[in-house]
Amino acid sequence: MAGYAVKEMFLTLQGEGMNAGRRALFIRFTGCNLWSGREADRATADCRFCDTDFVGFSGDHGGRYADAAALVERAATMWAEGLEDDSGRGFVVLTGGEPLLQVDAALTVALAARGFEIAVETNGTQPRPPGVDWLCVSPKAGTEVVLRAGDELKIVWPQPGLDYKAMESWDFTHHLVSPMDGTSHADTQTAAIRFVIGHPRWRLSTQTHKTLGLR
Ligand SMILES: C[S@@+](CC[C@H](N)C(=O)[O-])C[C@H]1O[C@@H](n2cnc3c(N)ncnc32)[C@H](O)[C@@H]1O
Ligand SMILES: Nc1nc2[nH]cc(C(=O)O)c2c(=O)[nH]1
Ligand code: SF4
Ligand SMILES: [Mg+2]
Repeated sequence: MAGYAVKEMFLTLQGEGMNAGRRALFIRFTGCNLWSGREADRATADCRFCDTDFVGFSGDHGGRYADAAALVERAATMWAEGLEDDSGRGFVVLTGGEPLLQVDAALTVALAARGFEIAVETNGTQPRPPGVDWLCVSPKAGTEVVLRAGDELKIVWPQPGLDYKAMESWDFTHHLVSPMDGTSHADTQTAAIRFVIGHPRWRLSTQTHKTLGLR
């Protein structure tokens, strides 16, 4: 279907990764290729630990945007809210769901023309569209990752069957380990810290928005 299916849009601080702490406008796209988003399907999905509702259009500013111009218009308006210094560029994070099922050159060109720096959070199973400034790939065990180069590789830990050793030869600038949220978060934090202690090329990345009470 034409246009872009968006679950929600919100202004917050990037909570994760090397850009953590930056003012960021999030666009969360509807849908993912590794899980339907229905709880009934979680146990049999290719990705079973997702912390996100990406189904439908029900969130703030969710909906079907007819074209890139309409989506970027909304993004620019939202970015301007509360801005006291407009001398810098906007920073947009495209996530989901799986954003690379929908993000295309029309959208990145339109965002760049409005001055946005473009970051993407992806599971790495889809090709990279042109015009992305910052690529974060978060591989899921048992899936075919085609995006083996980028800015940050962020593994959710622990993930049985994830071949992180092979990933160390991929072409990423930063290697991050993020404790899996869900039941027994204390245990996954401990496991992630232990992983970093044993593997110095990896760095701990926590979901700071959750502890700060941000979206
Ligand atoms: C909801 S996903 C959307 C983008 C894309 N589908 C992906 O998986 O990278 C955004 C980020 O949250 C991470 N994530 C999802 N569920 C998580 C969980 N339970 N604990 C920690 N990180 C999680 C993903 O690995 C990814 O880095
Ligand atoms: N604040 C905040 N930072 C984030 N970084 C990655 C997120 C995501 O869900 O992709 C996310 C999110 O949902 N909120
Ligand atoms: S790939 Fe990303 S959006 Fe899809 S189910 Fe997994 S964590 Fe959620
Ligand atoms: Mg999130």
